[in-house]
Amino acid sequence: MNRCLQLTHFNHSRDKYTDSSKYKSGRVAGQRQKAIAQTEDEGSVDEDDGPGETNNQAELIEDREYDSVVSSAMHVTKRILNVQHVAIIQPYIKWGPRKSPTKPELLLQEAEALVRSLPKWNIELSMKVPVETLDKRQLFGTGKLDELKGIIQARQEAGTPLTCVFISKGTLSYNQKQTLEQEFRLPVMDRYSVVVQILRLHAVSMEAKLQVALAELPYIWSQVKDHEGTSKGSGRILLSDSQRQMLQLRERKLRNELTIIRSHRELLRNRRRQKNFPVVAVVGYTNAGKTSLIKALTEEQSLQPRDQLFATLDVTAHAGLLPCRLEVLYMDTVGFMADIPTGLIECFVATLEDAMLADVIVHVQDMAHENCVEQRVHVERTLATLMRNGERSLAPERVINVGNKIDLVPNEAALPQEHQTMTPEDGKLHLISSRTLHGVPELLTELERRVLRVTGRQRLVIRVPMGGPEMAWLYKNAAVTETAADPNNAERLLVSAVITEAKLQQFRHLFIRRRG
Ligand SMILES: Nc1nc2c(ncn2[C@@H]2O[C@H](COP(=O)(O)OP(=O)(O)OP(=O)(O)O)[C@@H](O)[C@H]2O)c(=O)[nH]1
Ligand SMILES: [Mg+2]
Repeated sequence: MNRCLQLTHFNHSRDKYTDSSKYKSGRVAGQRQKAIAQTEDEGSVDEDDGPGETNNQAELIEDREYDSVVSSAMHVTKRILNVQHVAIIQPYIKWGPRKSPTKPELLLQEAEALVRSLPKWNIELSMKVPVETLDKRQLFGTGKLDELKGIIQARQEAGTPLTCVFISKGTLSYNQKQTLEQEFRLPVMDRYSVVVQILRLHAVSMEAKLQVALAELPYIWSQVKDHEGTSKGSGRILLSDSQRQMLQLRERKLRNELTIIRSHRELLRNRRRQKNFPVVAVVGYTNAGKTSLIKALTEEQSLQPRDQLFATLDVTAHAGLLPCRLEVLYMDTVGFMADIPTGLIECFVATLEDAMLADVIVHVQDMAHENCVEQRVHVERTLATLMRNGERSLAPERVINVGNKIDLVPNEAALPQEHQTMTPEDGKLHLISSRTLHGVPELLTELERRVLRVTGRQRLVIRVPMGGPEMAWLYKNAAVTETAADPNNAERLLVSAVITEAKLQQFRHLFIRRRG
C-alpha cells in the first residue's frame, strides 16, 4: 500500500467514527484531519462494534421521578438554566489551623468563575465573609447573618430581585441549607450543586452524562443522612421508601451502564495500543488552556476553547503531526479543580486514568492566573494519586510542564519565583501562548524528543530498492515520513522513517541479512 492509499484509508475510517455535528475538520499536513471522540477514537479500527445509546441510558437521563428528588435536594433542575440573579457569598476562616491556604479573594474569584460558566446566570452581589468555623448550623455568627440578610433584603427592594444565593463552600449540610434558606427566603446552593449544574450543561457524550448523574447521588444521600442525624423524633422524612428504592435502583443501573461503556473503552484502548500511535495526554487545572493548546498543536479549527470552568468533560483524541511527521494522538481531558468534594470528581477519574496511560503527559498551567502555583501543586498531587492507583508510574521524562497564556504576562520577571527557578530536572517550564503561538514550535520539538525517547522510536533514513518488498514493509510497520530518489543510485529510494527498535531489528533480520 503506498502512502497516499494508507492515509486515505486512515481518514476514511476516521470519518466513520467522527460525530461531525460536534467536530468539524481542520488541516494537518495537507490532509483533512478530524477530531475523534475518545470512545470512538480508533479511526483505523475497522469493525464498528461500539455500544450505541440504549433505552436504559436514555431513561436514566430523562427520569421525572428522579428529577423531582434532585430538584428538592440540590435545586438542580432544567429550569435553573434559565436566567438567574445570584448573590455569591464566600465564607472563609480567618484564623487557626482550618484556615484555607488560598486567599479569600482568590476563592471568591473562583466562585465567580463557576457562576460565569453558566450562561444565563448573572452575578448581582459578591461578598467574602469571615466565619469562625464552617460547621455552624447557621454558618455565620448572628450579627453577620443579620447584616447579610439586610444586604439581600435591600437588594430585593432595589434593583433586580435575586433568585438564589450561592454559598461557596464544598457541601452545605442539610441543616445549614434549610436554616439559610429560611433566613434569606431564597434557594441556597453550594459548590457541589453549582458544579453539578455546570457538569450537566457541558456533558456531551452518554458516558459523561451518566457520570454526572452518578455524581449527584452521594450528595442526595448525604443530605438525607444529615437530616436523619439531627431531626430524630421530629417525624419528618426527607425521602419516602419508594424514593429511596428508586435511588438505590438508579445507582445500580448507572453503574451497570457505565461498566458497559468502560469495557468498550478498554477494548478501544487495547486496539489503539496495537495500532501503536504514540499518545500525548494534555492535563491541567480547569481553564488553563488544554483545549486551546491542542488546537494550536493540531491546527484543528473545530476545537472550541471556552472561558468556562469544566468546558471539556469528555476525553477526546485529536490527531496531530510532530515535526518529523510522525502522527500522534493528543488527548484532551477534564480539568482539575481544588475544593471539589471527592465524591463529585471520583466519577470522572476513570476517564483520567485512561489518559494517564499516555506515553507523554503535558501539564498545562495558566501563567496569568494569580493562583497558578497552587493550581500546579493541586494537579501534581492529584496526578500522583491517580498514578498510584494506575498501571504506569509518573516518571519525570514522561511529563512536560507548559506555562500557557504567557501573552498575558507583562514580563517573565513578574512570574512567581517558583516558576522562574524550575530547572530541567524538576520539569523545566515551557513558556508558550496558545493564542499567539509564541513558543509552540519549540514545544513541538521537545514533544517530539520525548515521544521518540519514551516510545523507543528513532528517526532514520533507509536506502531501499525501488519497488521492492522493503517499502511495503516499512509503510506497514513504521511511520514513513518522506521518500526521495537516491542521487547516487537510480534504482534506490531514500526512505525517512520513524521506527521502534524492535521493528528495526525485524527489518534488519528480514531484509539486510538476507541481502548480505
Ligand atoms: N490570552 C490567552 N488566552 C488563552 C490562552 N490559552 C487559552 N486561553 C483562553 O483561556 C480560556 C480557556 O481555554 P480552554 O482551552 O477552553 O481551557 P481548558 O483548560 O481546556 O478548560 P476546561 O476544559 O474548562 O478545563 C479560553 O477563553 C481561551 O481562549 C493563551 O495562551 N492566551
Ligand atoms: Mg477544555
